[in-house]
Amino acid sequence: MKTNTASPVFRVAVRGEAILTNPRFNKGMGFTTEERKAFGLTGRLPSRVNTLDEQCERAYGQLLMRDTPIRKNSFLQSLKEQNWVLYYTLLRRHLRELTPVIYTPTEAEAISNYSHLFRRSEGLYLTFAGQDSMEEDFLEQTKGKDIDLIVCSDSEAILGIGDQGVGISAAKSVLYTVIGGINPSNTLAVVLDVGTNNEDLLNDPLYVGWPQKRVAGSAYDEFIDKFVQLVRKHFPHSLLHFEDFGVTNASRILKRYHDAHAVFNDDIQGTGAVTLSGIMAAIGVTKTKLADQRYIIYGAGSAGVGITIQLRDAIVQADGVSVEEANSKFYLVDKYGLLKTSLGEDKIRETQKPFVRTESEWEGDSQTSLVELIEKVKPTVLIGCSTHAGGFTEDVLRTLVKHCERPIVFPLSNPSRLVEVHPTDAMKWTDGKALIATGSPFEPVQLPDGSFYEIAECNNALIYPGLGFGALLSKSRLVTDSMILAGAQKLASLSPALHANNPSTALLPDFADAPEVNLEVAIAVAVRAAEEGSALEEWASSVKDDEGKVSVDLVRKKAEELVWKPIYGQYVYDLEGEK
Ligand SMILES: NC(=O)C1=CN([C@@H]2O[C@H](COP(=O)(O)OP(=O)(O)OC[C@H]3O[C@@H](n4cnc5c(N)ncnc54)[C@H](O)[C@@H]3O)[C@@H](O)[C@H]2O)C=CC1
Ligand SMILES: CC(=O)C(=O)O
Ligand SMILES: [Mg+2]
Repeated sequence: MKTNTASPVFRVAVRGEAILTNPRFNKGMGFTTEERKAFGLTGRLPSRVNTLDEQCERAYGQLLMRDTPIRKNSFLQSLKEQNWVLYYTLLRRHLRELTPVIYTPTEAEAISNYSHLFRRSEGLYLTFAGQDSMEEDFLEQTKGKDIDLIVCSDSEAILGIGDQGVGISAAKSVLYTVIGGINPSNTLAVVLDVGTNNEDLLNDPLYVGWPQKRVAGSAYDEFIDKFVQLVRKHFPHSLLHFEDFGVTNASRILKRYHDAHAVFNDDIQGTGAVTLSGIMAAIGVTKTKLADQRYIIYGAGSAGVGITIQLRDAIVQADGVSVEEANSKFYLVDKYGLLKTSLGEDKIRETQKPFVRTESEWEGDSQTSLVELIEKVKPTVLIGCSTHAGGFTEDVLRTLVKHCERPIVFPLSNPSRLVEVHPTDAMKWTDGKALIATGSPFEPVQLPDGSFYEIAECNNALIYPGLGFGALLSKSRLVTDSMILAGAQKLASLSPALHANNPSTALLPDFADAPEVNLEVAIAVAVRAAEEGSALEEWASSVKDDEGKVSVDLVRKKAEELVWKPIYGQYVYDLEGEK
């Protein structure tokens, strides 16, 4: 990664039409008179020179002319294709307002209409049918680039909307830049197109992906492995981020490469980390311990099991209980109901096994409903990642609050329309007692006393950019569980609810503060990496003080130097420069 100084000079080898159509270098009306001369642009632009502020004002005005979120999303997509500095500056200045436009919930709509909204390709598309030329295609796209971060998806389980064939990697990659401070030139979004089982897409003549049924089994594994090995061969120090893979593949792939390369599965590990932070904040409010809770996880897929494992490990670490005892605090519910031994092997996934309840505990019970389960277990925490919109009914919430003074309720399914319970209803049905966080953004909820309760957005995007930046900063060869835990603990420590003297404050920081928060997360991750030996040795030595201890100040300094900021700088035309 290249660092930025306050007013950098860039040597650029692209000129004329080519620089105007290259979003990395294009400044549009921001090119100075001298630059216009040097780069052959004088006649290609109207005469005025605009500042970045003026360009932002114009772009924001144009954005506001779009009257629906999806039109705004399309506008921003175009802007990204034109001018990165302007695009990222605009996002940064209106982060709270625009995150829901470029991410959940609007991005779900954009992805489900990907083929119809498609205007221009971005990133790398690797298709199962074209795998013979995979290395060639990969090198063609990455030639001369210094790739630090690769975000890939096979699009089987996009947000809560299922198999979409193609999509998501680019949106997740953008957040690494706008929130995590990773230089977009050093990132690569990859679509791993192995087909789709979505009949609507297969029957759509405009579908842009490979119009075949999804490849599965060993052919699928070999395709993924071919890709991962290419990444390892050509970018051995990169971070490889997996997003929205199907539930049976996600954990298998993570396990396969976890100890070989810096890999990260966002739905499993990112969601686990942000949810742990949210729960730590909530128990800070209720003044209890992680080990004191009884947890119902509704929807035991990638996110549900990822959350469970992260919470379980934190209980073991923080409260000193055994793994078995910590496991026993979790009740996982999936589409067949509570996970218990009588369900039979075929209905229980490998990852769910440690949390399956024994038959003796449930003797005589046929499959219990969620309400019956709550009656019996008296949980203090109810987490939803089921994609079952409205799964937390009035009955569910009223039963929950009967047995718990301040129930912790996290309906995390995305996009907004799939939320297990709308926060307004959750508050109404718990008489204003619930501590709530959701997966997509929601407006504050008015409480019976007239005050407003801020709904925290418990979305992995609040933490993965910082986790990734911390791993890259420390040049770690692996992303370890303890690095992730350090990031989650840092995020929890920044919870507004723990600092404000106001019980109605959100459990997690606002997305408007996500860049600052993620910088702190990144520092915590890099410090842990240096302490535990995951960081590159040379880098770890460079952040140690005279006594050989890792210095947070030195790590902070390095982090601040590395953060990419959307600024134009001055361009000098140079044939040997960047292109
Ligand atoms: N807030 C956040 O940061 C995140 C939220 N999510 C959301 O969580 C949801 C699930 O995502 P993944 O875990 O990746 O998908 P997944 O497909 O791996 O898991 C979903 C699980 O829910 C189960 N399920 C389906 N219907 C159910 C029902 N009626 N009752 C109980 N369980 C049911 C499925 O069998 C599956 O095991 C999605 O809506 C996704 O957007 C996922 C990742 C991060
Ligand atoms: C947030 C996210 O990763 C998901 O909903 O899949
Ligand atoms: Mg996801």
